[in-house]
Amino acid sequence: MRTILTTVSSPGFLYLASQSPRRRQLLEQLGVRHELLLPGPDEDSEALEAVRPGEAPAAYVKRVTGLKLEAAVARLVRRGLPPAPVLCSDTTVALGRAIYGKPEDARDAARMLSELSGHTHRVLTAVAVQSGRRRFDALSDSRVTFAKLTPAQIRGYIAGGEPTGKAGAYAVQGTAAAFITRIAGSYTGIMGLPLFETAQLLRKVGVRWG
Ligand SMILES: Cc1cn([C@H]2C[C@H](O)[C@@H](COP(=O)(O)OP(=O)(O)OP(=O)(O)O)O2)c(=O)[nH]c1=O
Repeated sequence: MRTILTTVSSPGFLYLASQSPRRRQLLEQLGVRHELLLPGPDEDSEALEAVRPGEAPAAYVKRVTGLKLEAAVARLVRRGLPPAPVLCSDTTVALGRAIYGKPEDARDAARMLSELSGHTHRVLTAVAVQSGRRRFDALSDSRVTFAKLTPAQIRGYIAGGEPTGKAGAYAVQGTAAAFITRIAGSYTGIMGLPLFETAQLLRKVGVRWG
């Protein structure tokens, strides 16, 4: 607790309420010091991500990010941790109004990749930060174009394990780069934490870094 106490008092500290290794990596890329604020065994964080029938992708990703943030702030209070800004994010892939979250299994990943194959889809990442009663959020909306994928390519990609834990069953930062013909928007937003928008939010709540 002493370590946290000394760090939270400095303005360059926040809680990252995410179990995504990519989000941690991206926050470290900015040089922002943080502690993880992860759900306990009593919290069903996956339940927050249920899609409402007919919900538009942008509305979905903003709503889920808000739910994640509310749960994280309650967690902070419940655990009696020293106050500091809390950052959450959610990434979803959309083709038209179809929403692609993290694949359930290899079959689900194959379905997603075959549907995304040869098309341009959106990657939407919402990010939100709360400090005391102040809350700010932002949305990153990018487009990613896949080359046409053969069933063998899809099988090979899935066998490599990359789709696990990734919205849309792919990782722009991984070997999927070999079949991404074009991106428009935010590379870091596609990966899971749009760093331009995140930096803007952190400045709004007085978090400084570097
Ligand atoms: C599209 C894409 C997603 N992703 C990842 C980022 C996220 O970790 C994941 C989207 O799932 P999310 O539900 O947004 O996040 P998460 O469950 O991994 O973590 P948490 O909810 O605790 O914050 O997909 C990539 O790593 N690369 C990509 O190219």
